[in-house]
Amino acid sequence: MPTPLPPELLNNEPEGFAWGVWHDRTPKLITQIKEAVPYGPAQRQGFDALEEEISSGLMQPLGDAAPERDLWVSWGEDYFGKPWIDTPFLWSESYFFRRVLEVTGYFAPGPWYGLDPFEPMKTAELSDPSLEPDLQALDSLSTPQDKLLASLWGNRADLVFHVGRTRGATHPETGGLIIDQSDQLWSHLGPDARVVVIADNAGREFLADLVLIDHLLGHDLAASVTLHLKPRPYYVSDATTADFVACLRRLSRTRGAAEQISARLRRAVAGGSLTLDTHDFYCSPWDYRRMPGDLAARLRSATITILKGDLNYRRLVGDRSWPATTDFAAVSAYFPSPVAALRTLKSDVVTGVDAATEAQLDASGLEWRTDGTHGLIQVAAMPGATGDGV
Ligand SMILES: O=P(O)(O)OC[C@@]1(O)O[C@H](CO)[C@@H](O)[C@@H]1O
Repeated sequence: MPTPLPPELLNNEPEGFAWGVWHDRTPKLITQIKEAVPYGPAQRQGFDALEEEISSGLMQPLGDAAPERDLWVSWGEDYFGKPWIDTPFLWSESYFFRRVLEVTGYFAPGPWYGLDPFEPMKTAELSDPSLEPDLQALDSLSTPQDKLLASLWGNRADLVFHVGRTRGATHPETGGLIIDQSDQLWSHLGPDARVVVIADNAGREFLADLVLIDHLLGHDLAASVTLHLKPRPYYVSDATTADFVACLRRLSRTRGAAEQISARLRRAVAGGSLTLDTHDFYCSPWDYRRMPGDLAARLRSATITILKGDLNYRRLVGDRSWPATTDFAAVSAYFPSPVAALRTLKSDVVTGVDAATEAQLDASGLEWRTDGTHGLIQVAAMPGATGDGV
């Protein structure tokens, strides 16, 4: 019996997480892009118009010449002409990032074609001197569980999360792993396992993911790993193929374990045990219940799919007002393969929390669902139905 779906999370709840994203983070992000990339007047005016549309106008469709305009028009027929604040959080944020690419000229033939507007921020993270000691510490990061946890907590470091925040403003010591089903994850791994990793952020998080992937391939925990990346820039720091290349380069610049991992991963790609994949659906505004059949077919052959990060979690369970005690395995049962979510909590949605833990966290006074100090490893091992298609 499928679990009935509660309402989608909208942007218009002043107490909700999305409210702060639109009122605080988004204007700061637009300013940050304008400062980081030397765009000309047309793009700057485009950003100003987008900011005004979001704060006080009505949601507009893509421009006439935009690729996939008709698709977005059909996807957004319930939302265009409404204030952004009255639309679903997941849908509107995805559309926002699509609009950012339109403003910058990412899709238009010409000098700005294909330029990642978030590249300066991603590069700054990889060039941050504080990364060097962390990469040197890989020499002593030995246990598989250490690497799994590094990949999980790496998700705390995404760049969207840092827009409008001071680094270090949270207190990790007051957070922790509220659900740990890592035993179930490990039990799916072995010499014959075909592992899919649906990546999240570039930078620190992705470096940690690559360390984990190297471990799986090198220790008979996976026969193959397929790394699913975003087809284009998205949610500021989401990893694309260019970011994969940049991260391998960054690893290779630190002597010791880091450069060895980089070399092994290059060999794995060359030899075919590590492959890259992508799909347009990853930049669509839908949760994974609307996954198209061709993507579902690719995932169905996985022994397990590891889903990284907060956004992938929202798309897995649905960006909906689930009670925190909702059964995670039941709501994820539709997914085409067994699935493991490695996620730092950075938005309102959470499932699978027992009632006592929820009460304790609520009583702590912390913004535990959204402040990035708490994490979870959840596994749903019931392969479910096929994708229905967008
Ligand atoms: O997927 P990620 O990188 O872990 O998180 C993405 C995220 O930071 O972006 C949104 C805010 O813009 C939130 O939903 C979520 O916290």
